[in-house]
Order: sequence, then structure tokens, then C-alpha cells
Amino acid sequence: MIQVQNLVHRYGETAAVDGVSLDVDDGEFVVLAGANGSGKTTLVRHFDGLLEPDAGDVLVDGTPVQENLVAARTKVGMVFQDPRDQFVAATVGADVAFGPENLGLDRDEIEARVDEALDAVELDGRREERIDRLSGGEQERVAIAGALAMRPAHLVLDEPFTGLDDPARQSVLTRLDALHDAGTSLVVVTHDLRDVADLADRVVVLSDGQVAVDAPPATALDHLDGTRVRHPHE
Ligand SMILES: Nc1ncnc2c1ncn2[C@@H]1O[C@H](COP(=O)(O)OP(=O)(O)OP(=O)(O)O)[C@@H](O)[C@H]1O
Repeated sequence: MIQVQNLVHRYGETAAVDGVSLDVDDGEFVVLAGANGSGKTTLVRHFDGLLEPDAGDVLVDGTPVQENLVAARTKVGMVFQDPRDQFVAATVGADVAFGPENLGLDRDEIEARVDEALDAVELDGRREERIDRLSGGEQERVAIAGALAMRPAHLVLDEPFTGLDDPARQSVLTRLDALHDAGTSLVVVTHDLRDVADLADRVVVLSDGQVAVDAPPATALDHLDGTRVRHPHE
């Protein structure tokens, strides 16, 4: 479980996250929406201690993130906004293996994790391919596989649909739905609620660094006025 307790993050005088409290239960699928600049990226970067709170706390499975960064980063997989910034190797298999290699696992275990992760995003059999020759949607799936190879309990994806055409978007959505079914908790950051809201258990909307809406999708979508988030069906 990820617990955010009265979190405040300031850049200079501006509070980008301004007193957010939020729980993500094990196995839950939460969509985190909000206009540009509402604080979404800043908030999720606290989940694995990439930023330090000015006030408040984030706990992962009961432990404050800042007390044990390694534990938080092992439990919370993060797929950043532009997957191309995240790749460390030229080929699919080498990139997905990088995280498990850093854990110091033996070769068989690494191989098993790479197979499992590529299978989960339906890129099995494509280990040897060069990442820079893949489509945007395939690259996003490689980035997801890289996070999955760490076997995280929680997976956070920041704007995973940016730059994807409809088929690629659908393919990523299908993979996320399958991960959710398999019990991984998911936090998907997006300002575009099309399709994804229907898959989620909850939609949380940030506005000026504060939680404006936190409700199941059907209810949340009726409360978007004033949040500058577009209703997906309008
Ligand atoms: N490194 C930084 N230094 C100063 N201000 C920042 C920094 N990063 C973000 N901000 C500011 O904090 C606020 C929240 O930004 P953040 O990126 O968290 O929002 P967001 O909801 O993820 O936006 P977007 O949808 O555009 O990615 C914005 O006003 C932004 O300009």
C-alpha cells in the first residue's frame, strides 16, 4: 500500500503539492489526472523518494520512503514520462535485464525475469531488437517491462500515452488491464481520461497541488468542473 500523508512539496515559494493525502491499496488501479502544472509528476516522484517532502510523509508498505529508499524503489516501479530518457541499453533484452542485474541476481533468475516481463507486455521473442527501431507504443511497453522485471508491487506510469496513436494506446491499456488483473497496483498519471477511466478503480484529480476529486470513475467524471480536466465523453 502507498500512503501519502499531508504531503507538501515546494519549488521556491510555490507549493506544487499542497497538503495531499491519498492511499493506494494493494492491487488498486488509480488514475491520477489534473491539468498541466497541477502537481501530478511532483506527487508521484515522492513515491520512490526522487524528491524529499517539505512536509508530510509517504509510506510504502508501512515504511516511510525516506527511511529506506532502496526498499521503496524496489517496491514501486516507475515509468517516466518519455521512455526514451529511461533506456540504458540498445536492445530490448539488455535494457530489461539492467534492473535485475543491478540487484545482483544470478543469470538464471535474470533470464527468467526478462522472459516474464517481456511476456507481460507481449514482446516475447523480440529481445534482440534495437529499441530505437521500435514504434512509440512498443518503446513504452519496453519501459514497462523494465519496471516489471524488478517485480514491483506497485507500478507508477507518468503520461504513458503521450505521443501514442490509437492502436498503440489500446495496446498499452490492454497490458495495464492485465497487470491489474494479476494483482499489481497501478497509478497512471494522465490528463487524458479517455478509455483509462473505465479500467480504473478510482480517479483522483489534482488541482493546484490539492486533491479536488477522489472517487470511483463514474462519480469522478461528474465532478470535473473547475479542474480543467476534460470529460472523456465530451
Ligand atoms: N524542477 C522544478 N522547478 C521549479 N518548478 C517546478 C519544477 N518542476 C515542476 N515545477 C512547477 O510545479 C508545478 C507542478 O508541476 P508538475 O510537473 O508536478 O505538474 P504536472 O501536473 O505533472 O504537469 P504536466 O501535466 O504538465 O506534466 C508547476 O507549476 C511547475 O511549473
